[in-house]
Amino acid sequence: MTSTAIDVDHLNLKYGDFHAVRDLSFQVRQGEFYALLGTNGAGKTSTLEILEGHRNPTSGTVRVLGKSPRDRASARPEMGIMLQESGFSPDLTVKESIRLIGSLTRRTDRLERVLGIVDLTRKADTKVSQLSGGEKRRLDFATAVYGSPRLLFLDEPTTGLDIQSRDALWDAVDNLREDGSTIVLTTHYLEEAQQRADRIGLMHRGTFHQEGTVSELTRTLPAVIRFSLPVSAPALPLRGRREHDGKFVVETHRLQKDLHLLLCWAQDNAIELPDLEAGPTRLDDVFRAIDND
Ligand SMILES: Nc1ncnc2c1ncn2[C@@H]1O[C@H](COP(=O)(O)OP(=O)(O)OP(=O)(O)O)[C@@H](O)[C@H]1O
Repeated sequence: MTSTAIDVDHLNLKYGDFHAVRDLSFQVRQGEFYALLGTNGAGKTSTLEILEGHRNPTSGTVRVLGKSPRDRASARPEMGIMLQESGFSPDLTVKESIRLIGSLTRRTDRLERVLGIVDLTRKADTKVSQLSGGEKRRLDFATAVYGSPRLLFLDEPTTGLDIQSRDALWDAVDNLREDGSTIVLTTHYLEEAQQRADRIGLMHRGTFHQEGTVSELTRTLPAVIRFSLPVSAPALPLRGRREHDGKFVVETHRLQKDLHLLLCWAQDNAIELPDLEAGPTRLDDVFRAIDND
């Protein structure tokens, strides 16, 4: 068995004259949680569509679990795919739709188990047309987890889901990971990727702007300390700037040291910092640093 789940080598995709994916190469290891992130129009969905076997590349090679994704008969049963929008027929019930997933993917599972994972047991006999937006999204997730596939593609999986549904979705993903499944996620909710991804491929204009672990991506940017200060406060021991909401912001590459300095200063001057926040650089800041010219 290969230890590489996905191997993308010099991938290019053109829509007519428009070069949507440019010379993209990357690998995803088996069992890895890989997040393909990027700016709008960066080429994430186009890349996913090629990996899922829905689209042919213009050039380059793609292997998924050691196979060509275009070889649908052998590749499809091992891939769980949650698209941005599914094509469930509005006239089918939830139960009928989930059964259909079984025949389309040629995986087997128990209906009750899948209904339980996506919390649609009470809606089993409801027609798809009568589901709410979040319930439809949970039914989409059923297509990905049905039969516990070795590889899961999740395209914006939590859009429109309430917090309980999001937690339940990530619990189900965690269970699959514990069993060794590989996860490929695209999302614009960067904190979800920051919390979970082993590695991130950050796309911009058809190619990687950066690739690496969260700490590799955020390493060059400063951490941030935020707090409010009473106007009467004595001079700060740190260089900072006041923001429009009145908060002070300190950017630092020495988070622990500067935080210690600030807390000692507050203690010595009997100053309360009730809304103090301190944390490492967030992926949001990495995105903001992308040159959009
Ligand atoms: N069928 C198509 N024909 C022509 N151009 C297309 C087609 N599909 C996508 N594109 C263009 O290719 C580029 C990449 O699109 P893609 O959907 O892959 O981006 P994305 O990274 O998923 O973006 P988003 O975050 O906005 O969903 C975009 O500029 C888009 O306009």
